[in-house]
Amino acid sequence: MIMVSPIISPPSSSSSTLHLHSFESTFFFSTPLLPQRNIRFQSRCNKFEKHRWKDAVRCRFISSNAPSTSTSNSNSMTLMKEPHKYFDQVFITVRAGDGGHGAILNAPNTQRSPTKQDQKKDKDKIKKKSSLKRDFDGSLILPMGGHGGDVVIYADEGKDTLLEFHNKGRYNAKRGGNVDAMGVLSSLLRNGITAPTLRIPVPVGTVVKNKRGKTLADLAQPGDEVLVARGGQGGISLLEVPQHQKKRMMTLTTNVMRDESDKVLVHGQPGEEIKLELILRVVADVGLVGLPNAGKSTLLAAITLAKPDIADYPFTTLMPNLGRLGGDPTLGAGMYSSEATLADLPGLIEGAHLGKGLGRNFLRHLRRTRVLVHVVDAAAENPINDYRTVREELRMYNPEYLERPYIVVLNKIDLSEGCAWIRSNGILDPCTGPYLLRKGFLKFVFGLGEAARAKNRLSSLSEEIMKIGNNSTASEPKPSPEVPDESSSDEGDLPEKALEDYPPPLSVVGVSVLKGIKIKEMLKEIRAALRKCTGSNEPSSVPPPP
Ligand SMILES: Nc1nc2c(ncn2[C@@H]2O[C@H](COP(=O)(O)OP(=O)(O)OP(=O)(O)O)[C@@H](O)[C@H]2O)c(=O)[nH]1
Repeated sequence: MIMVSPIISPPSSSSSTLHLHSFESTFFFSTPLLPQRNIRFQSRCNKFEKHRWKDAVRCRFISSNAPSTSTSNSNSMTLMKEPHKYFDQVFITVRAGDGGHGAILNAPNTQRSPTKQDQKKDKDKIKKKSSLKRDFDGSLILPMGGHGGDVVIYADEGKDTLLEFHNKGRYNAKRGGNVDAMGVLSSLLRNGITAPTLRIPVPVGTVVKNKRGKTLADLAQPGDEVLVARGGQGGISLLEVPQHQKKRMMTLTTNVMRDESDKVLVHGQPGEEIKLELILRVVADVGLVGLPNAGKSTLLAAITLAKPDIADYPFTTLMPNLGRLGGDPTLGAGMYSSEATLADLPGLIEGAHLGKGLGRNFLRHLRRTRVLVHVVDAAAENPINDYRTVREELRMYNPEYLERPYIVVLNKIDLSEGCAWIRSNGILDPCTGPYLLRKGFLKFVFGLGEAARAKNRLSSLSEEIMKIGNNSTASEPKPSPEVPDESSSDEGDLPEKALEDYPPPLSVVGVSVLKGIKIKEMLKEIRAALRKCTGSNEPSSVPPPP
């Protein structure tokens, strides 16, 4: 714990973003000096008054990991709201380098001089002149300014998010080198140095758009790249010769300066500047969708090595987590071909297609998936309603999502099957169980009844879910998802088909991903769905975007 006595700068200060968390005591701020750590800045003053900003206040810093002493205060107020940083969408400006400048050069004097000494000098000069670079037709080639650096954006597997672009939104390539001339044309003159290309790495799956929303590139594969801004051309060099020599020199080169206005040709061209929108769409074979808290992250952690945040509150997941599904051992040597990538998307809520709960940002990540796994909390009050809500959101955002093969996972059956009741009552505990059994025999019997009822509930849930779908459309699952133009859904092109008109799920499985109940069955269904959507036994990689 560090004791400091800083002068608190007012909230308008540009150097720091400051949140007043509580009226009474806690302030949050982030400062460029300590960018990696959230520092909770706790003042001892009990009341916050505007004029006090000018005063020195004794404060203490505590690490953000340390338990807060005053977080319970509900009377909190945010003085300056930090803008939400979308990890998957950002605007940047890139500028290619300007071209380097050429030079205005004096031609070597080739006129005969009267003295012998001067004649010798002239010979040397002519020799030098003859070593000047010449074109195939014998005309002189004069040095040029260096080309400005281009800007290229490329897909790099090492990058996960676009967050870093929020810290740096402008990228400038270097300018080309000038012709390093002291004024006299000589064979030593070289072109200006060409500036290196500025290469900006972005995560695989990034879509690059220009300011008007036109897609410039979809960097779906590692190493894909796009030239977004061209560097400026270098300026040319001009020969400045006395009037009487002009005619003769013009036979040697076209770059003879005619008048003052020619000087602009010496300047390098400016590099292109462009404002770009970068949008990340995760590249995954399977997308996990569902309401918040349905257990999507737990599912991902159960079947892959991914370690997503799991907590008992909605919106634990704020950015898609990716996990790699191992190969199916039953395929023998071909098991690796059945590997797939799973994306756990943040929970969707009603109105997600309109952007509620950042829904549109999350929904866009489904574009590249081939199979959807719809996770439903079977222990919820109305799982069918929850299921319909998410399906409806998918339909409103992009009806094509509903055409994709999908399976429904009814999660938390450990709760819905009444096990929770039995466990929570200690019946299975070897010490307390017998006592409780004797004491609460009736209660136990009631619990078994509950379990049986819940089991029935599961099968009736499955039936109901299967009914929400038109089997005639399900016979031919689409082999690969088309990636429609984002604008089609953005324009609110609402479909007329109802949920019932879209295919039903390929299967409905009841599982408890937390307790590991029926995980194998679920994996089998996911793999079967992957196979089905490619029409082969070996699920291929993600289809290339159009
Ligand atoms: N009893 C039980 N609890 C579960 C099961 N699966 C998940 N949970 C719990 O449900 C809560 C939410 O789980 P998450 O995996 O974070 O849910 P999520 O759908 O990813 O939630 P968001 O991140 O908000 O979208 C956690 O407390 C889990 O422990 C299950 O099978 N049984």
